[in-house]
Amino acid sequence: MTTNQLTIAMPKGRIFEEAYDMLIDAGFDLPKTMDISRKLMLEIPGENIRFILAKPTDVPTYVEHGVADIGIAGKDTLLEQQRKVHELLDLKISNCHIASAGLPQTKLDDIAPRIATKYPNIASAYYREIGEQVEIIALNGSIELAPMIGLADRIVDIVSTGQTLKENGLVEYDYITAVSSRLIANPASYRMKNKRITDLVRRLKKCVK
Ligand SMILES: Nc1ncnc2c1ncn2[C@@H]1O[C@H](COP(=O)(O)OP(=O)(O)OP(=O)(O)O)[C@@H](O)[C@H]1O
Ligand SMILES: O=P(O)(O)OC[C@H]1O[C@H](OP(=O)(O)OP(=O)(O)O)[C@H](O)[C@@H]1O
Repeated sequence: MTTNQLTIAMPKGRIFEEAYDMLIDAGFDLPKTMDISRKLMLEIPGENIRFILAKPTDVPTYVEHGVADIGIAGKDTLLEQQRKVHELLDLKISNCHIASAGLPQTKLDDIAPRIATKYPNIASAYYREIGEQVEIIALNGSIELAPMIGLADRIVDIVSTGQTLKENGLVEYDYITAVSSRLIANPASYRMKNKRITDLVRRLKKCVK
């Protein structure tokens, strides 16, 4: 590995496609099979760049620890994890928002209403801010099930098209915050590889729609 090589943590999953298209737009010569290959580390000849393909929620961990110089992560993940990384650019991809939702025409229980979420920190901060004392129930997925089966009064989750809420008979109550994917950097890498990183930001900035 050459010292000036940039390691980029790229999220697998739903951000991947839009992030890949943006990098191609910015002139990076990436292999067409990058998404279907099972390879988790990829060198890009000619660019002195190495990609690591990570689970989206792990991207800030790689960047904070400096094993990746930069990475792409959802603002939801960044707000939830509060890692020590620099946020360099809003890529304006994978746009969605975080909201509270529940069964229609239901009020929050008076005593410690239960909130199911994969974002315990964001949910706690939100309910603290609006002065509601709640019990947070942490789940890892299929959050919309929780009000349907009586596990929680509300969920705090991502809403994009609203289809998942609709198909499960839930309605949105509060819009909590907007979410899009961000380019993040390790603070030491940002200092040591500043020219390379600012050059990459400049190239990507031109492709933000
Ligand atoms: N329905 C959605 N529409 C648009 N963007 C979304 C949606 N759901 C999540 N996102 C954004 O995409 C990011 C990655 O989500 P994705 O579902 O690929 O990974 P994940 O949450 O780690 O799930 P998994 O456990 O399935 O890998 C989220 O952090 C968020 O910023
Ligand atoms: O408003 P929509 O366009 O319907 O998108 C919202 C859904 O997408 C995400 O779920 P995901 O597909 O990642 O599944 P999981 O979190 O339940 O595993 C999110 O947690 C919502 O359930």
